[in-house]
Amino acid sequence: TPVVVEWAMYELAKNHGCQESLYEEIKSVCGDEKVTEENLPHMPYLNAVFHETLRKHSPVPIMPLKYAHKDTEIGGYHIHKGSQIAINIYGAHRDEKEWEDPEVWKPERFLTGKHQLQDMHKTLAFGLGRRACAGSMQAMNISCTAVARMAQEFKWTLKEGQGDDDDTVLFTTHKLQPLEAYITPRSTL
Ligand code: HEM
Repeated sequence: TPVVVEWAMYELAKNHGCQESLYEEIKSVCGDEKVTEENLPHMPYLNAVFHETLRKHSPVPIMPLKYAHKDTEIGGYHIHKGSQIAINIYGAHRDEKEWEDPEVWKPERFLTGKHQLQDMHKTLAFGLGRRACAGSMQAMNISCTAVARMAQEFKWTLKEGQGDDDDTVLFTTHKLQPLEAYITPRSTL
């Protein structure tokens, strides 16, 4: 969960247009009140920021291994009994056949009406089916509230030289270089 929050703040600090769209949504939904979980169902742009960050910076890049207990066929592929299968989430999320300009972080791609706000599986980030992430709702509530509060209080700008820094470390795609940004209280702008 902290991984997706850090990447979301990185992308918002890098993309000021998106950051302003989010800030406008926060203002129109919450006015002068602090964002709370109760506001989240009314914030489609924040939801799109969350899912687009999961797409481009999936915290779990490879699905935990699945074991075939019997011969089976999935999507035209024959899987022999005893095989272990690892799904490449990172690759699927950057597949040009599925996503226009996959390297570009663009929350608007989730605002086309094709996706339901409450759908937790707009991407493969939480897995699918019986073993899908049991904490996806909690992860979304915590991440979205944290991102919204940080965007509500401050305007974020990346520190010089941080602009093209997608490198990751460890299995859960932590940012290799921790996010460094200038934050300006919105109350002073
Ligand atoms: C953005 C944050 C998170 C991401 C991207 C994420 C992603 C995933 C993925 C990809 C799986 C494997 C799904 C599969 O094998 O098909 C998984 C499993 C799981 N996750 Fe998460 N997760 C997140 C946060 C959380 C949180 C906050 C909790 C607990 C509060 C949680 C609890 C679990 C559990 C219990 C499983 C195992 C489910 C099972 O095997 O039945 N996750 N998660």
